[in-house]
Amino acid sequence: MSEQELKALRVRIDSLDEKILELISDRARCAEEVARVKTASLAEGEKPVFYRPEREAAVLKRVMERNKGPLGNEEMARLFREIMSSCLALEEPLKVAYLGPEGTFTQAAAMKHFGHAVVSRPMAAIDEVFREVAAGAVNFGVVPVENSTEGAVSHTLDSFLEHDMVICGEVELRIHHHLLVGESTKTNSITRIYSHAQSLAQCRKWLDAHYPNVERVAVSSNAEAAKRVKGEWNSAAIAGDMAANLYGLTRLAEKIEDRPDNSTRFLMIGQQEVPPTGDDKTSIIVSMSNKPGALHELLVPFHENGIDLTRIETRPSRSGKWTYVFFIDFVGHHRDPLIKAVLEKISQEAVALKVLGSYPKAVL
Ligand SMILES: C=C(O[C@@H]1C=C(C(=O)O)C=C[C@H]1O)C(=O)O
Repeated sequence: MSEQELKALRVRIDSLDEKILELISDRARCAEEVARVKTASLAEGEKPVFYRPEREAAVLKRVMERNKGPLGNEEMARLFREIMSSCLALEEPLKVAYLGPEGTFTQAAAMKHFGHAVVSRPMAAIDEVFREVAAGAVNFGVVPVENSTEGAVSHTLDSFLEHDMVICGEVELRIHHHLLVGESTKTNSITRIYSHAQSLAQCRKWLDAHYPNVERVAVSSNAEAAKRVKGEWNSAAIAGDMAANLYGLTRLAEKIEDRPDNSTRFLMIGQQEVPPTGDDKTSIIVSMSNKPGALHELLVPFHENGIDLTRIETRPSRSGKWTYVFFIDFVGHHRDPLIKAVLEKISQEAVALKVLGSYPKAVL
């Protein structure tokens, strides 16, 4: 009886799959048409813009709003994320540079945001991601900007001071770290643990409790740490799932981050401004003159207009000793009339103000 039932269900699934296949192909043909229409309506010398982050955010939100289960909203949106990624690749395969090597959380963030149908290029340092985008060698770059346990990624903030870049998206990733060993590791003779400095810091309490006397060696990335461990009998690495799988390492201990909600926020950087979606964030850099009350003056217009600040970070300005710049994120788009007025007010008081970009709030 149950054999019969199973058979019938499989016939039904096969027929549904055929329909899904047809529908996805229809959708892909629409994307090809979009490319044709966009290309046909160009003025001379103008380049077509195929990737539209504001439209993608709207598509994903619509999917989540209409989803009635049994699949969860995030799961359903993830599937549509991949369909869109493949459709866009028919128009134009996006090239994306990320902080590498392969297997980093930044690569996972890039895939979460753009889907898998992109050409992704690992870079050795954050600054190189910025330079690759500035040189036009890739369409977008992905860099980490802040971690919920360890705070700002200062290399990224400093790179914004040196390059003219537009932020066109954000994505958040839950970060789970594992203690990883290779086949030849003698697990009771570990004398060295490799990881990125940020990850060592995110697991500090766990390391103090379990490996108090073991040397902690900071390397350029978690993936690099995983790579090193492969042939060493006395070392371990702290890294995530992607690196563990890529380098075939064993998890000696799982989820060793000190805070269970440990998350990192990543930014997509490019050269394309993103129009408003109605649910956006804006990032700016402001430098104020070094006088009492400067920060207060800067914050008052936000407060008076009820604008929600989501982050404020201070960095040395690099143009004078003990002078600072403020990195500020807030809710809204720089083209909204209210935000426009606030930015005008601030620029009257500021030494310099630069809008780094307005972009849709992370959907996934
Ligand atoms: C189809 C378009 O181009 C791209 C593909 C999209 C999709 O597959 O839904 C959405 C936005 C763009 O990145 C479009 O502009 O609508």
